[in-house]
Amino acid sequence: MLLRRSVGVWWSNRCFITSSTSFPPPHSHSTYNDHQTTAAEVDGKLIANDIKATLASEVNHMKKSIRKAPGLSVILVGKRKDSASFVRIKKKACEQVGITSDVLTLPEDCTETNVLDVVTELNHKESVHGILVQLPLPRHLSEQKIINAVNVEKDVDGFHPVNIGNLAMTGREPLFIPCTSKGCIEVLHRCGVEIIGKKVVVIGRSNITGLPTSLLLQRYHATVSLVHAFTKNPEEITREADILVSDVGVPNMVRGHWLKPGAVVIDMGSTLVTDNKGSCVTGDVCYEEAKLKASLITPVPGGVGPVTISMLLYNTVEAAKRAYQWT
Ligand SMILES: Nc1nc(=O)c2c([nH]1)NC[C@@H]1CN(c3ccc(C(=O)N[C@@H](CCC(=O)O)C(=O)O)cc3)C=[N+]21
Repeated sequence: MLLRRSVGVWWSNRCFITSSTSFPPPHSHSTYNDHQTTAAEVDGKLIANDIKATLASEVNHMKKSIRKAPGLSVILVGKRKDSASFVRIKKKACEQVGITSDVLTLPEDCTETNVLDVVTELNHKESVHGILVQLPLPRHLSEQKIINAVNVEKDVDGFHPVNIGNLAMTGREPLFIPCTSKGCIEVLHRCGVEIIGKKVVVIGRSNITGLPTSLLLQRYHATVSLVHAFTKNPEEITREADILVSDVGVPNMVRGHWLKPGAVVIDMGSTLVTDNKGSCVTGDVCYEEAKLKASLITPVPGGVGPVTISMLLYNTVEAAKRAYQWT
């Protein structure tokens, strides 16, 4: 049990939450949250390990019963350091659960036809159940054309317009839900956070995170507001949020005074910051300030990121199960 102190809020004291702070917080500050404590921290690695263990046993079972393994192919174009690092993480995670993975690397200056040819080849390959085109792509390539070319049944990122469209529409089921959005819901569920009827503010409206996350939260009956670069006084809106989700890629943008006391904060930002001491991944939320205001918070690294990766593995296993009609 990693929860050392129960703070008696409306998320339950499940073991995916840790809290290392003393009570009251050591640095006296006027921005105490309404429980006069600091926020509990979500242990995303623990959640991810739990999901990976379940998937590993499922994959093992699949191999034994039909002698097939799920397969994921990642297309990486160019040499972006952050993309290369994310792809390495994905490959390692596949190995951990027994998913066969390969990374197809194309040079920065390749043509759109080069990428489309690789996608077409993978669309037809029986052993590949999931295709992931690492984003962002170099500017000369049309992300739209390339994503459209991915077979909807292999679109484990859930970025194909048919999958996003079905996610947006009531009564329809997408084949895949984008991994970060699914990771956000998974964290909320596992920490016992109620979503129905809650005011949720999502900061950022990217096709890969903010937009699908806002759609998915609506499916769970949250009242969702989207805040973006043109929103006037965003902090006035975010201060109303029971649950705040951020994915903009601007380190420390969300300050303590942007939060309602006791809010749940899901930081989906992931920016690689390099200084003379090396590189580190940083979220969108000013953690030191937010932890004095929130009741529950996901850190970066170690929060939603690892859960996102495990959702990619989940989608890949689902794709293989569907392809082989194996349950
Ligand atoms: N086609 C495509 N699909 C994606 O899913 C996709 C993408 N493109 N482009 C970029 C974003 C970003 N993203 C992350 C996934 C995991 C972590 C993650 O595991 N982060 C670790 C730390 C990583 C580290 O230490 O380098 C953590 O937060 O603990 C971060 C970011 C997926 N994305």
